[in-house]
Formats: sequence, structure tokens, C-alpha cells
Amino acid sequence: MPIFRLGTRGSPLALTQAHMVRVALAAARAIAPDKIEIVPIRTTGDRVQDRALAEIGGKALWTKELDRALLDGEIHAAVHSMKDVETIRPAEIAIAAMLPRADVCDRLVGADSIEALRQGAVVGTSSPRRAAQMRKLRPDLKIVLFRGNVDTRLAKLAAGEADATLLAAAGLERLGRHDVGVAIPINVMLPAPAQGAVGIECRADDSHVRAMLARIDDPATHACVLAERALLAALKADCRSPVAALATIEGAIMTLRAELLSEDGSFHVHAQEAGAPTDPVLPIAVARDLLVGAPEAIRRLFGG
Ligand SMILES: NCc1[nH]cc(CCC(=O)O)c1CC(=O)O
Repeated sequence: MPIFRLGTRGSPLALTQAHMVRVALAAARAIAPDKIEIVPIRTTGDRVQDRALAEIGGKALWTKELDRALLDGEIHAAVHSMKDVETIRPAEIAIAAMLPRADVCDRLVGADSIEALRQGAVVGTSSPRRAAQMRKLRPDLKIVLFRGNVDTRLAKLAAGEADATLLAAAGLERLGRHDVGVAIPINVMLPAPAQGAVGIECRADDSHVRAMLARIDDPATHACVLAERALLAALKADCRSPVAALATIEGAIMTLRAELLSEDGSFHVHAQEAGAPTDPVLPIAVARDLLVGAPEAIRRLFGG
């Protein structure tokens, strides 16, 4: 192969993650580092900054342009935060590999803890999951829309647009911002499905590239993220749904836990099942447990 073209979004976090993939490919001796070109591609989600993504309603905001570049042969592979990859992917595209997962938790920036936030404090987030989880814990909080990349959100916080915000620990750490915010334990705030996982996609029929990418795949991360995504599929949910999920593997057992909320956080249900890491029934069982406990109004929003 002459030059391996690795597509990515152009945000600082996306470029850092693409660089991590290049380093991993070189370390696995899959491709020499000087033979990998990182190709930034602007996506719809990057252009639209002023409205909530949920309002735009369109799907594939972060992936559509990268998908097109893959299918047109402009790039050989595309790097994604798996959290932003919609639940149902085109059949011509395969998730070929995932890097080892980073810290999965969310970090609270602007206060020492959720309890320490003053009465009626303003919290900036654009994530329906984080908004619902915060409202569940603190119905007095005022949630305002916070969009943009990690630095933009931190700048909005510094400018006083909110008292606090929530960011994924993984993104902060990859950007070298280890010092920003405090970790929220996952039993207080269960993270988004696929949070902390970087995935690499290629054309499904490109067996040569698939074999190269397989060399940097972390099987445990891959199995956990696939289970979390299968749960979303079973719920007919996507990254804009107030759903949290986390799979972990200990020994030969995968535990998949999940939470389903109403937008205002007044309703929430938690479920957990354990089984073999590749058992396709596990996510379906968790989805069923969640929906059994949900009132009709919530069930109607999801697959039940
Ligand atoms: N939706 C934006 C997004 N997509 C992935 C990450 C962080 C990195 C990750 O979870 O792997 C972030 C920022 C955030 O939620 O703080």
C-alpha cells in the first residue's frame, strides 16, 4: 500500500485520537508511521454549533461525510469516538477495530461535587443523558445548552455562562487536561454507551485494511462497546436518547448495566445482567428489564 489515508473529524480531540491510531498501527508494525496520512474531514455536526443536535434531528451528523469519503475511496479508514457513531451503520462499512478503552466516567467541572452545587445552579450540557441524570439527582438545577468542542465548552464555563459543566474524562485526558474537574463515580452517573472508546471503521469488503486494523483491536473494549450498542439497538435509541450503559468484563463474565430516564429525570430505571461476553441475548435481556419497569409514556419513546 502506498499511503494509508486515515480520515477523522478536525476537532482537537478527533485529531489527537487519529494520532493515537497512527501510533498504534506503527507500534503493531501494521503500517510504517510515515506511510499514514491523517485526513481531516469537516462534518455536519462540526458546522452546526448553535442548536441542540437533538433539535436538528438529522442522523449521522458526525459520520456522514466520513462514510462518503470511505465509500468513495478518498480514505482507507475513519477514526471515531464510538459514542458519537449512530446505532445502525451502513452495511458497506465495518467497525474493524477499537483501541483500549480510556477512563469511562464523566467529570464535573466547576464544583467539587454534584451536592456542592448551589441551589438553582446553572449546568451547561447538550447531552440529554447528562441533563436527565443531573435533574434526577438535583431537580433544582437549571440546565442550559452547551455545545462545541471541549475547549469551547470550557471557555463558556470560564465566561460564566454556567456554574458547572460535565465532560467525559476520556476526552479531557486525551487533550492533556488531567487537572480539569472531578470524576463522578459511575454508580452516581452511569456513562454514555461507548464513552471512552475510539473505533476505526473501513469498507466492509476491504479485507486487506480489515486485517491491518485487526492488529490494533482490543477485544475486551470491542466486545463491551458492541454490547452497549446492541442495547441501544434493542431500545431503538441513539446517542441523543437519555440512556446510559456500561459493559465490563471480569474473568469470562460480562456485566452490562444500563439506565433509562425521562428527559426531566423524574423517571429513571436501572437494570443489570451478566453473561458470556459474546452472548447476543445479554443486551436484549437488559433492554427488556428496562422497558418492563418503564411507564407507557417512556416505553413509547423506545423499542417496547
Ligand atoms: N459528544 C462529544 C464527545 N464525543 C466523545 C467525547 C469524549 C471522548 C470519549 O468519550 O471517548 C466527547 C466529549 C464529551 O462528551 O465530553
